Amino acid sequence: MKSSSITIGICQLTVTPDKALNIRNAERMLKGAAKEKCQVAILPEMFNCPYEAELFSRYAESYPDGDTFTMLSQTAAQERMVVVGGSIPERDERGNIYNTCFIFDEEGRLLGRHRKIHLFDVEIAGGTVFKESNILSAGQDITVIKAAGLTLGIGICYDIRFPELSRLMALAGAKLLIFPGVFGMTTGPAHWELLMRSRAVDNQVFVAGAAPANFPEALDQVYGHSMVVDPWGQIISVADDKEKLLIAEIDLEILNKVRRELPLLQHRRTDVYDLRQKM
Ligand SMILES: NC(=O)CC(=O)C(=O)O
Repeated sequence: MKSSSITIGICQLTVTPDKALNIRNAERMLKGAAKEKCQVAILPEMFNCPYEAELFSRYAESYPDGDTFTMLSQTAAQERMVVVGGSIPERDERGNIYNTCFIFDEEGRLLGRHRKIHLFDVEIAGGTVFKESNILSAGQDITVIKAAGLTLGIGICYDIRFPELSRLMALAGAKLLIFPGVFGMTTGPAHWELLMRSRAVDNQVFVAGAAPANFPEALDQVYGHSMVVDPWGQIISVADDKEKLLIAEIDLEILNKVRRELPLLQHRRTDVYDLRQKM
């Protein structure tokens, strides 16, 4: 492997109503990623809990107590690998619940935490109806962290639809944007790939989307299709909707080449973008 590159693994796993089973399943797949020599392993959104708003409270944990945190931290330390813990319902000291990604370093220490900023409140005729804000509180912070020799930007699912967030993470130095997400069968086929590739091309960064696997008996069918996109917008690795460990190489030489040849970020006209000038 080149010195400019790292290997990442996305654990596209099945999420069931059994929390203990989900945690064991996540641990098994993280260990699989370590065997494949991944330096960073990524889990999907709500990997310990079915993606149903009314269940979030029952499955929630308060950091640092809880079986999910313990497994994430111990596995990161045992395998000496960065673990991007998808997301779980997190309860804070005031009882608010967030959709939160916890990230652990190779020693099992908490590196960072991203609380989903944009809550998924939609009503699509004949399709998805969801109101996260009935249960969840929104995060207030942008999450950019250094891990495994790389700067990572973390968003959760619906956060990918807001280009401003990805742009700010890229301007803060993120070279790989990671989005754990659960897209369903309404928006998944229409938008999942489009959004991953758009954010990659907009910002000339790698983008990794980590989704749960589908299974035929699930009440709500999910789209799956975890993928990794390079800064040119090419899909370098993609799953179907089955359980899978998806491996990809993140080579910063590719990012540097794209930015050298097509210096998009340098060509921004921030002097023109300020609407107040024209009002
Ligand atoms: N689940 C989400 O947060 C977002 C989603 O499914 C979509 O944007 O579509």
